[in-house]
Amino acid sequence: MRTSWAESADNSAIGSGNGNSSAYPPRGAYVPPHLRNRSLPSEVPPAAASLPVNDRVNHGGPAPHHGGGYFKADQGRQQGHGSGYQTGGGWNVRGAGRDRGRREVNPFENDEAEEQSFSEQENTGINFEAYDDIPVETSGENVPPPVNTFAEIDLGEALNQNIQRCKYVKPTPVQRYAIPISLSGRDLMACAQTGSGKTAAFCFPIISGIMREQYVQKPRVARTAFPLALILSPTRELSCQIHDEAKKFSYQTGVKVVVAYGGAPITQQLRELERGVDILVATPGRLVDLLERARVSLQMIRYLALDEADRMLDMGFEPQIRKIVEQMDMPPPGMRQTLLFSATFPKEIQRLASDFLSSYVFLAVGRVGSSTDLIAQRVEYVLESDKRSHLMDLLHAQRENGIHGKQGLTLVFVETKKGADALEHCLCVNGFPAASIHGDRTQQERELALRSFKTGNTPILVATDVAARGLDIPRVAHVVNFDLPNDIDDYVHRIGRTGRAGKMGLATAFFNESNLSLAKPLADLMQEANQEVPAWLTRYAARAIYSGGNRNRRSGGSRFGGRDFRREGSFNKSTDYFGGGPGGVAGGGYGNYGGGYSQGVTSAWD
Ligand SMILES: Nc1ncnc2c1ncn2[C@@H]1O[C@H](COP(=O)(O)OP(=O)(O)OP(=O)(O)O)[C@@H](O)[C@H]1O
Repeated sequence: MRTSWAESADNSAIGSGNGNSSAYPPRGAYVPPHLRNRSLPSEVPPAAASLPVNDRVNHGGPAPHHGGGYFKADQGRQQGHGSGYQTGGGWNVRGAGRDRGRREVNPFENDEAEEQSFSEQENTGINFEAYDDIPVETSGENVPPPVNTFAEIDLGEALNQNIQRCKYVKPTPVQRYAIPISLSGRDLMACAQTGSGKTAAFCFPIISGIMREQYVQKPRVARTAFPLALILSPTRELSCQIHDEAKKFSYQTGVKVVVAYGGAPITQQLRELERGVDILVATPGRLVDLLERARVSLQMIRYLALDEADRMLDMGFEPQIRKIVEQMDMPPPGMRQTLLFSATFPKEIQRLASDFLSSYVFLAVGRVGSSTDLIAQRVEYVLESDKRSHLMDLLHAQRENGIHGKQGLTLVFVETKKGADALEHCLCVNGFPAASIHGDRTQQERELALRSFKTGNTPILVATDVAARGLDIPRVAHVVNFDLPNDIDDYVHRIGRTGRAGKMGLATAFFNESNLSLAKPLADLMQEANQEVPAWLTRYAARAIYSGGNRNRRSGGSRFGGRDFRREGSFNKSTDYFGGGPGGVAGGGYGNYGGGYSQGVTSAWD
């Protein structure tokens, strides 16, 4: 039963006196607010620490074609771009037998079982009407017009069927704009809010484009794979998730998707690559390894997509990305199509990214870099020493009332790996079944924790920023920022783990004096998202400005809508982007981005 964890929390609190003649629970045991200062009943269930262990995770330790033909003939649209390399239309369900006769596993099989198991508690309906009034901005030359329905775009029969299997009835706003732009062959830098369907927005055009290739002559080099598309993401879990999604979208299209990421045995991944690959989804570290072993060549790449592109180009990853994109055998911009996606796009990162792009379209959907209105944001003043008991009070109240009336999953963000371990332990001994995920865990432990969380076995996940970006876990109802991040964009991505795909979510942040630098951007962000800003936070925000404590820069400058940096008057004056000029990097300069990686340091995420 999915509610058992919360019940056990209650029971354990009462039961913490079991076997103890004292009327008071042992020191450190959690007591819910309504039971504090009360004698405990004599008949008590087993203590939290002796809960069955199965309630916990035990951590022992050449530019593509696209000249036309993508839109159905009756649309009569003019697509201005994409001369050259035209394949002449016509659909090609590729490569029967490419995978040496292996039967393709139906990637939709698990979905139905999963949906059924949660249907009693959750309305899984998607409310994309929530996005109807969303502001959209595009810039660049000859931007292709958006579509309103999937039917308007000729993505190919097999892909259309998969869209139906995914139960996508209509495109989300980012998909309405990004798909036609990508299908017309243009490079794209797209900013759209968390949970708004960016994965499909870059996968559909790539799969559709590869399906259109009638015949691609790949070089024959023994044991070297020649993917046509490369999708890079910053974390292993996100790469796996993109791989799972892309496999659904490409089911029975003949397009072969393979994933390669660190921490997992490379032999299995090599075997998969040898069987053939069209789309390679990878984390940068493992990809560099494969390139250096000459087991992958990027010579045939027609599509390059960077998910969480701002993270991929920050100080932690940039050297690796430059190596992959500029120093290996990948075709240069203009000879490949490059698609960059994120919910946040600081100007200095936009500037870096422009090195990888050719005549690109900038797309901003929603108040980008902002949170969605679907997330109710609360911020509470909590002293460092009170954080644990305050969190347990919240979790306890959640058991009583649910979140928006439902029992959901809770994701708790902390700043350090040690902090994650300690908090997980504390929650577990107090009867709140929790798992944790961070960079010091083995990959197996990371995957186990995530699975246990997704299935509701351990409905609380304590995480570092390794889980902040991209992860799509539909039943996350509450995100708690136990420790606030130093960077407001990290906050945006963290709270974006809830309130996805049109559903409501709740985000609670614990704020105290150590978060002063976040006061102003947090207050601004909440105001933008029509959230109630507590008076005390406004005062802290004013104090932060006065004392120069606000080192946070905002995505896109003075307003929350992501803004094409090419439109700023200071375009081409690099000092404006690196020097912390007005509206640019506020005080912190470029080195302030990305949570303190220093140049050349490999991110621990991969
Ligand atoms: N057209 C659609 N109709 C219904 N559901 C959709 C549609 N497109 C995407 N979704 C669903 O919306 C959810 C969020 O999508 P996705 O993970 O791509 O968001 P995202 O914008 O990449 O978020 P993030 O910024 O956090 O990475 C997924 O569960 C996805 O299956």
